[in-house]
Amino acid sequence: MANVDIRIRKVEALATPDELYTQFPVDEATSDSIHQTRQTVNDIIQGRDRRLLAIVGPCSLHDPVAALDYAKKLKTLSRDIEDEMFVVMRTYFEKPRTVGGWKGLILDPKMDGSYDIGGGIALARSLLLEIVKLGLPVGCEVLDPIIPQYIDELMSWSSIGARTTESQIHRNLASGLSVAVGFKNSTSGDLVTAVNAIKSAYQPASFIGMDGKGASAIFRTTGNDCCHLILRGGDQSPNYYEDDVESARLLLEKEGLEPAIIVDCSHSNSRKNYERQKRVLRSIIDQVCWGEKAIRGFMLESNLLPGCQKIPDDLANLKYGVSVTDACIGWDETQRILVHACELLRKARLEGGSVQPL
Ligand SMILES: O=C[C@H](O)[C@H](O)COP(=O)(O)O
Ligand SMILES: C=C(OP(=O)(O)O)C(=O)O
Repeated sequence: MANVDIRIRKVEALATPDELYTQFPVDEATSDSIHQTRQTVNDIIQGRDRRLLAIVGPCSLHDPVAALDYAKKLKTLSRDIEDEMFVVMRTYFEKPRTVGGWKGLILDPKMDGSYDIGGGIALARSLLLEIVKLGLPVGCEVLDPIIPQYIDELMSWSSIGARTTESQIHRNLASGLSVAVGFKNSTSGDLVTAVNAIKSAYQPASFIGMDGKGASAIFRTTGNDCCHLILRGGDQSPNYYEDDVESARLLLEKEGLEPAIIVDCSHSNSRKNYERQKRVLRSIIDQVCWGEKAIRGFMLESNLLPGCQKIPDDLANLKYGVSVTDACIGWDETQRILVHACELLRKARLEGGSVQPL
């Protein structure tokens, strides 16, 4: 075996998905509630529920206490706006980096480069469980193809990021995920990769993975009919404007796909300036009020407090409730703009279904 694994420094044992299921089991009531919230998400994506899917939460979760604190506030708010929006908390544990940086709580829960993945995966599952037990559905980006085995059961929505939408591995994975999957347009702004991804994930696939007992296995999927497009803007410009949404809708329709679009208010749509997220949201709400039926929801990067912080060498200096990845809007702003957006939607509905453009 002299020529094997020459660049592998060490191989360590990791708990199997089944072991974590036993350690952090989902009770029947929670499981029923997840079944229900998944169905609601699917109904919105497929146009059977007219409400907007609001995927709202931190860019990444790094502090379970702050995450739960945030989740409780979001749950309360979600009840006040449920007539117009169905809220799913953004619970992102895996961060795809442009070059390098902290890769999220699952890979590096101690945020010190020690990569205690066993601890991270257990922490993510237990935190997700606490959040869903509040009755708040959660959505994650799926990056590593094995990780869904540990947490898929708890999610109500998921996304494939701009950097991985073109990857066959991720398209195959999406074809077998239990939830609706949003594919982001590429970082360059290209939509075709995401549209191809939706078509690809619709098909059944076969691939190699790891089963609940940790054994290599062949997975054969049914295909996923709840995939959709996420407009996140591109290197050159945002793509949330009316003409962009219309072009995206026409492209989906031309391909015979459900015209289901989620607009990401952050990333290149906000030109990475968190303060601009509210103008993206305002534009989306206007478009919906003017009758654009393809917009099925939006994503908002929001945290307890606004902005972001670098991970300090001494973690005792971490500020509570502030993002360690992309800058987010704070809770007060989140609450204000979501409540206002709902008021606008209600008003438009009262005035006759939808407001007509000038
Ligand atoms: O959403 C988070 C980031 O935009 C994404 O992970 C890329 O981050 P980076 O460009 O800072 O690496
Ligand atoms: C990484 C993300 O987005 P994107 O893939 O659009 O860059 C994200 O939403 O956290």
